[in-house]
Amino acid sequence: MTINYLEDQYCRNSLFLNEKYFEVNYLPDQIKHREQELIMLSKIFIKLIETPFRISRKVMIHGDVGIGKTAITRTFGRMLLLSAKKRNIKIKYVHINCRIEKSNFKILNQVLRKLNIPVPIRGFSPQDLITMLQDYLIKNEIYLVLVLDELNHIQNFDTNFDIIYSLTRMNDSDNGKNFLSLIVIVRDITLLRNLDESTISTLQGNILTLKKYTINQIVDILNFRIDKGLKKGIITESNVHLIAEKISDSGDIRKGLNIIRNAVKITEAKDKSHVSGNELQIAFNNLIPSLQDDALSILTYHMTLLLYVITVLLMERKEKRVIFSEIQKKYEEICFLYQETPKKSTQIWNNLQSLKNYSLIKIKTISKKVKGRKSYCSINSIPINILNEELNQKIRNFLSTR
Ligand SMILES: Nc1ncnc2c1ncn2[C@@H]1O[C@H](COP(=O)(O)OP(=O)(O)OP(=O)(O)O)[C@@H](O)[C@H]1O
Repeated sequence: MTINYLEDQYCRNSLFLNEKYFEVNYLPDQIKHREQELIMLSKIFIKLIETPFRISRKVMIHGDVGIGKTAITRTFGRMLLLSAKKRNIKIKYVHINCRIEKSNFKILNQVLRKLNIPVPIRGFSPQDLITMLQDYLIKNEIYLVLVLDELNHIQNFDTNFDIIYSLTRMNDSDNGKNFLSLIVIVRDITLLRNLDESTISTLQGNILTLKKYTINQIVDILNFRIDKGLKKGIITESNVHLIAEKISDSGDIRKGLNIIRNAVKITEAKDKSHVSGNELQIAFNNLIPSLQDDALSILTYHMTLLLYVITVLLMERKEKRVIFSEIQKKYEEICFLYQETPKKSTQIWNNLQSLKNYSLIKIKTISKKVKGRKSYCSINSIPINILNEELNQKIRNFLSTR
């Protein structure tokens, strides 16, 4: 019987106190070195608390990858909700990632879901969904602060439905009240050039530009996670400084977190007790582009299982690709092991397509006249063992919260 790699990993003695502190989706209670930006957001939105339903704000936040755009917005969302709750003001905060919900319809659908508004499956246009949203907010006297993160990933900017324009129009209701404020987050403003000019000028009213962190600030931010997530003495201060220097060009904190996590995993795999320059160098060389970009965090549980199964099969067989039927068989075995109902063939195939769309796997279909079509999956340019470890950890996280 095949080794149960999950159980094998589970029994190891970890150098982590809790690996969740290195997950990029983890939102620390303390956002360091972004006080000015948080003060600015508070100044822009204070009227929502002082004179509820009177105003609508549109804000654009932009800056390079991994420098805290999402983190400060979510943190500000927390503050806003706390202040609103204290004064019994009905404000809701909804954060949508447009890299995941790529179309106008999907974005609006997700907004409705997050507000627990029953969503029709099909037959409705984005404008219909906006009307539903508007009706709901007016009827329930709820103010919505909507964040569209990674806005430039919307696929159909150039169609005749401008989601930003339509959302901001929502405030033109008969009773003169406002029900929506919008925060959009982009890396690069020029990517928005397909938007309607008046929409761009609306958004440009309040622009918050995030600067890169200095080396000392990066050290500080990384140390905060290290204190929470690692046992004492696993990584030295000078090594943290080294990481900060290496990533200071981009200022991407996510990269720093990934390097630390990978270096610790490599150290664990070598049964060593602290990270040396050697492990750090390997971790640096192994930085996986897709993982840097946090592609794994958007996977559903079953997509994660599926990708994990592919890594296991590729590692077991030492082959470059694996056929669909074998993936399905192994996936069903793993589901059985974790008392999970496996998805049907069509859904498995759809999940594989999503993995392909996220650039995590490649799929090659070969048509053979006699035996029919065969599809092969491969994982290129990623150290599979590291990916396998990442997925393993994610599955354990899923299992522990079930
Ligand atoms: N000032 C900070 N204090 C603590 N953690 C931070 C800070 N800035 C960034 N981080 C952490 O770095 C990681 C990346 O940050 P975040 O996702 O906010 O970046 P981003 O600018 O939105 O990136 P992207 O453009 O890729 O969406 C997250 O784990 C976040 O918690």
